[in-house]
Amino acid sequence: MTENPAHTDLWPAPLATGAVDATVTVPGSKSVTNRALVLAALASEPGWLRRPLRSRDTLLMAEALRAMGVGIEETVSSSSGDADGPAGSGEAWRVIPARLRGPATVDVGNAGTVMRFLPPVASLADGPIRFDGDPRSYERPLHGVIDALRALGARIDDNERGALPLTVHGGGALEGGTVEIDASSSSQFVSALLLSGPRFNQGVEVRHVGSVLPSMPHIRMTVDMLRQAGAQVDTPESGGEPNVWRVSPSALLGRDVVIEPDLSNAAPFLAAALVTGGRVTVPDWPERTTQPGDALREIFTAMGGSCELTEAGLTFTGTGRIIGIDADLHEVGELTPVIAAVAALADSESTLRGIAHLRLHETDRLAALAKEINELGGDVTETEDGLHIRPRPLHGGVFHTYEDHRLATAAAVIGLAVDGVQVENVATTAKTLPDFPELWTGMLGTVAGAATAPRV
Ligand SMILES: O=C(O)C1=C[C@@H](OP(=O)(O)O)[C@@H](O)[C@H](O)C1
Ligand SMILES: C=C(OP(=O)(O)O)C(=O)O
Repeated sequence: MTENPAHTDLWPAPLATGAVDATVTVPGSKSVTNRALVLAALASEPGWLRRPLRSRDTLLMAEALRAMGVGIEETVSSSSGDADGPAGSGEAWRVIPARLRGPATVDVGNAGTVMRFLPPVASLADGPIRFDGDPRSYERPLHGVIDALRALGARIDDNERGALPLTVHGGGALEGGTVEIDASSSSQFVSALLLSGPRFNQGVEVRHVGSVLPSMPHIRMTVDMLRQAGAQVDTPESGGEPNVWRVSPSALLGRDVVIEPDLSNAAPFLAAALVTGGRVTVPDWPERTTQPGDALREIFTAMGGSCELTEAGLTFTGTGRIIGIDADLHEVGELTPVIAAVAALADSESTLRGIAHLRLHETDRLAALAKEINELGGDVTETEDGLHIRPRPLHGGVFHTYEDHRLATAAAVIGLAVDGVQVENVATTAKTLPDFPELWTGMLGTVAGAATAPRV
């Protein structure tokens, strides 16, 4: 099982000495890749993922599906394609569904998508599937998925915490039906049940009964991708009851899916344009998307930049001025760390609301952001459901990242403007963006007179 080593590696965050002017090709979306893998594994015929994200979270998902019997072949196709291959060039994964079986062991790492999306898949397997992961995965909420699966007919051995590690004793099929859940701690509970829903005997009707529901765009992403795979899904938006989703039992199609760039991982690069008063273009930015990262266009525009979507992609331009914001981020919580970093460099205060559930992400993101920005001289306080950020002149120092990829990219953004920021364990970005340091220095290579903060 994955260890939690003590991380002492320090990465000197490069200081920008001028305005960035760069084009950054951002790798595929974690959320789209992992949904596409699950749907392809549950389909009744082989399918393709093109330009999948290759990162810790997606490799864990692929490995887990393989352990349950699914074939996943990694290929690099030529631009013309071939008889058995997908059209177009680049990396592609061929997914060959098979009868799901145990015994098998799944390492979820600290991937919310793996720990939540796969127990419903395991309930369809023949035999026991054991789930384990990083120490932090034991603390992340999973009860919504476990309780719901039990109510739908699954047999699960867990522990008194209702969390990992656990074993799903798959019986080869699941009855399914109607279930109530409280998904206020994670939208992934809803997505998890919907994704496997077509394969339950009666399909599934998920009724969210909690107070709030975070990350709605991610639920829309689940619904969209299910429909594209041939499933029938009724939603509140399609005339159904509020907070109720229904998936009818059906076969799923094997598809040829092109994975969009990860727009949440575009955040630090767009932030670089804002912070340095420069310009960054992200190619292949989709015209229409369910990804929450699309909201960056509006959020960063409100913070002082402007953007334009053209054939070349999304070009974001900063003016050199950064304005604080008062924003409810409950729909787009995963953008918070980079937005908080930009807010710490602004010329006015910011309040970020609606994100209490971030305390249960890769780390307690509200506590970590407040502590680390304050240790550089900042003035950030935690509120009941977010952060209040008063910009102060910051100084260099070590920015701890708590094995959280988004803490590391947030630190790099601050390091653009503050000399001597050292990012602990920048390699933690491998969760969703293994090439981050290279992409970052590549982007800065186009800054006139780019400097690197000295190693202390
Ligand atoms: O379904 C998904 O792919 C995700 C949903 C969100 O989870 P929460 O609703 O738990 O915040 C998001 O933060 C996470 O990064 C990815
Ligand atoms: C919350 C996140 O990840 P996970 O999929 O592990 O929940 C994230 O990527 O910001």
